[in-house]
Amino acid sequence: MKELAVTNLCKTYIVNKRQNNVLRNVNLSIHEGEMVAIMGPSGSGKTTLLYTISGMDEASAGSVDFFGKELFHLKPNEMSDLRLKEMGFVFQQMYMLKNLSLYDNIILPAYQSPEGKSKKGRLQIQQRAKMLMQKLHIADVSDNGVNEVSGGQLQRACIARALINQPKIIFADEPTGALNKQNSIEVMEELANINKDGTSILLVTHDMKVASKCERVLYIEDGDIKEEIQLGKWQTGCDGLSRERKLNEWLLKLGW
Ligand SMILES: Nc1ncnc2c1ncn2[C@@H]1O[C@H](COP(=O)(O)OP(=O)(O)OP(=O)(O)O)[C@@H](O)[C@H]1O
Repeated sequence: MKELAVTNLCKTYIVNKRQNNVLRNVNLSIHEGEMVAIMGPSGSGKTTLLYTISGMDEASAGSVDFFGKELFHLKPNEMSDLRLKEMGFVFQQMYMLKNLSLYDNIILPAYQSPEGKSKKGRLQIQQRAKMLMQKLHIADVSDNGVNEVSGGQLQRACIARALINQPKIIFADEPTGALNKQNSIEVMEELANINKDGTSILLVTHDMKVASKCERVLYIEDGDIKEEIQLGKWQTGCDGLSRERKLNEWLLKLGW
């Protein structure tokens, strides 16, 4: 089975001639179809890890085998191609274009891919966008502008946009960080559904409720993965409270 395998990943920032070793020989793997959360104290390197694994930020050392491709050996155009087609991104600061409708924001990444160059391809993209908007319950606001929808609707549009090119994996940084409790629950349910359909998900969160929906949780501290816990696949109707309790006990032991 293919996987995303990270080996001895290091990231060092140098600010004012001072070296900050933010990631120190991180090793981890995400299997195809897995949904994994990264938790850890503030400043432990969670976001840096997500950015470095996804090639958005340059690593100082180490390697990332992206489902069979050595990420850091790719040429810049191969890297941007791979990121466009095989990775989806959901961030807390939702990078949506304010002068476009939700629908146009969603189809934009696909129109930039080779599929978007032909009329037939564009039709397929439009169909996929409509299907995704229906699935994520935002079809009725598809023509609204980014400022004319709720935070939850906007975040679901971000998820639709991340999915438009049918990526292998979604990287999500605090996907529910800006949402209220109800919207947060809904967005997590959507992510769990997407994962059920086969897309791998790697997300960073401070929220135990969010992490408890994941199959596995990694704990990062001082730039290294210290521990991990297996919670098993989330299923509708499974005992959410007992998963949360298990996660809570584990985090308390780790001094979180
Ligand atoms: N672009 C940058 N330049 C210099 N230092 C940086 C940069 N980005 C992050 N850092 C430093 O790297 C360390 C890890 O930051 P990172 O954002 O990865 O942590 P985090 O675990 O995601 O934190 P939080 O939970 O607070 O979001 C911090 O000490 C931060 O100051």
